[in-house]
Amino acid sequence: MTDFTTTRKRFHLPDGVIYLDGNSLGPLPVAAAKRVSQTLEAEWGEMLIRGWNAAGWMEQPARVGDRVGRLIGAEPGTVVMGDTLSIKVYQALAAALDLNPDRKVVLSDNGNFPSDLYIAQGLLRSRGAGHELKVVDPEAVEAAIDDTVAVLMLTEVDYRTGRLHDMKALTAKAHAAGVITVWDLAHSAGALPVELAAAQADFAVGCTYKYLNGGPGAPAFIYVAPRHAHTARPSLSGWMGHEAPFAFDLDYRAGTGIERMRVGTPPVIALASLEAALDAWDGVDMGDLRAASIALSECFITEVEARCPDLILASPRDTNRRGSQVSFRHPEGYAIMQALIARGVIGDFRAPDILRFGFTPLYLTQDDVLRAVEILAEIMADRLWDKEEYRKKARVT
Ligand SMILES: Cc1ncc(COP(=O)(O)O)c(C=O)c1O
Ligand SMILES: Nc1ccccc1C(=O)C[C@H](N)C(=O)O
Repeated sequence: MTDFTTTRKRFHLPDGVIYLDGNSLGPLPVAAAKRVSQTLEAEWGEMLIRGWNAAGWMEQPARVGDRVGRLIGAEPGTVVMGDTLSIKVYQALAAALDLNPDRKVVLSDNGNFPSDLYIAQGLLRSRGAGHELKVVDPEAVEAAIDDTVAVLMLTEVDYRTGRLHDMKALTAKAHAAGVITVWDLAHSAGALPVELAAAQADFAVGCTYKYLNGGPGAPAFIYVAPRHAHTARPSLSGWMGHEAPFAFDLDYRAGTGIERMRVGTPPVIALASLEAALDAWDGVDMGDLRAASIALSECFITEVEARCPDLILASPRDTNRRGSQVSFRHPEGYAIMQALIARGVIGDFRAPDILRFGFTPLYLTQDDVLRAVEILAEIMADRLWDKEEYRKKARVT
């Protein structure tokens, strides 16, 4: 049984704050600060360029990738770190399209994060005439999978509502129609059990600054199923993905397996922070994590619905259809969130009317949730949000 009182001690949480936004940016793991300063001083400072070998910087993207891989049900040696998620989406989608060269349609849904859709639009434009991004309602995805589709590109958990796609069923349906799948796990990795290998997913990508607590701008990951790893063609064919980067050949030859999805120099300092953050996951059973996440989310929904009748649940009520976040709608959602933040309860707002709350058992307790609802109920009952300063839309995140 995972001991979440121990994991909580691994995080720095500012006094007086109840943090319900770990689904956007995880808090600082205490060990990360030490690890980063060690990387700066003992490694960069003392080793200088020798650090690439002596400190293992060169293997870091694969080493850290394997640790992320355990949390998303990936086979060892199938995940590599680097770049931002938007770039990893590009790489995965381009490689997936190349595996299905006779088809030109990418299917996605309007619950996807816009960056994924923008990346697809840009990529398809460069692929020339006939290529099309087809965007349907999340509920219509299954029926839209047919043999005209080259790639099904979905974010498993909807960033606004927390709605969870059935990865296994949709992947099976896609494969039956000859469609390659790309799954974005930004709101899944570290949020709930993911079984990439068992679902037979083809490609997956995700970020590490949310539930994995790697820090702002922490590097993203990419997964390629072993059956594609030696044939997938890297579209961003940088030297670190070359078979022999230090041979300095003039022609590109893809590296072995997942290594080919590396692009350029790894972000060593950011990876050090992430590596320390991943220590918090050692010994965490993903089934226990899911149970704790559901308990926190259900407690929140029950209490909010009982005490704040003006807030309308925007997330699926069925826990099996939800990730690890809960959203409520209110026309004054922005001002309400500002009032909450002013009282130390940090969640976030997504236009036009969504109040979004993330549940992260590694450092969040039921007492935190009850206290957060207490404060929210006071704000709603006394209309404490109805102030000029809370209505001014100054906050960008
Ligand atoms: C599902 C999803 N995809 C893509 C992104 C963009 O990632 P990045 O800004 O790291 O490229 C985000 C969050 O920012 C996201 O939630
Ligand atoms: N990377 C960021 C940088 C700045 C502000 C927010 C983000 C987010 O990650 C937003 C997130 N993807 C979301 O689901 O809203």
